[in-house]
Amino acid sequence: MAPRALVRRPSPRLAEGLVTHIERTPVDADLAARQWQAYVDALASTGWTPVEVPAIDECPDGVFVEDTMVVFGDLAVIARAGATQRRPEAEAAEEAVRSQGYRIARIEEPGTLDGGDVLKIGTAVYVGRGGRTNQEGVDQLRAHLAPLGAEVVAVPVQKVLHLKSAVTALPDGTVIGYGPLVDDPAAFPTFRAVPEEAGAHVVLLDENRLLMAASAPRSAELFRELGYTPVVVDISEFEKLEGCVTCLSVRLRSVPLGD
Ligand SMILES: NC(=O)NCCC[C@H](N)C(=O)O
Repeated sequence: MAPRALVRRPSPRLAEGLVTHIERTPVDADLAARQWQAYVDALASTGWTPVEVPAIDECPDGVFVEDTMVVFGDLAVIARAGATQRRPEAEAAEEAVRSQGYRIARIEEPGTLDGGDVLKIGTAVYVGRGGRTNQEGVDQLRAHLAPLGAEVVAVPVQKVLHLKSAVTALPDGTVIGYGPLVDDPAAFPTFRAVPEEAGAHVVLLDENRLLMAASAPRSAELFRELGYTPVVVDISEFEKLEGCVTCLSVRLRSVPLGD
């Protein structure tokens, strides 16, 4: 079966989305809608079947659907958002992933966890603790994923919103990040610095192609030199709300590969 990707159309209230570590700047909702469509088209044109979670117009951050869950093997662990105003986003996302055939588990109170804090590299699952995800959330995720062979490792996140705002990984497992924003590069077995903040964010489309933001051209060049093919999308309006390429979808792969 072709891999699928859950996506969620932006709310008309997108501009009211949360900002924590950056200054708020005006968001162009029409441009955001076009950028979102181009993002979905990029997934579709690289072999992914987009599956839309029904939009949640009353939640400005609903488009950042990655935060609603962690998928590992045949299990979807539904998150309990660290920001209370984002908690209503989970319900329809759970329905959508269930209807794709996944088993469901949930992070329960007092645990909090955002999907953006979870970086999977094979069976290693790094979880950023400190911002939106607490220790209880990490422990619950560990309990859910351990039977599937995952090793859950907590790593500190203080400088940015989510772990995956700071680091993601290349198909060979190399962790990439923008040095000034990574709390502890030594937390990972390998670490390679990229020259731009947005260069730290890649979605693995397959073993060769990396979906990444147009705002990181020098990092794209670095990835080309390493033999990868960047697929570039402009997500400027989502970046104004601390979003990045990973957070706009939940990738449903038949075999856990990474993010
Ligand atoms: N996984 C992600 O990087 N999500 C981005 C969420 C941005 C949203 N404005 C928030 O603060 O929750």
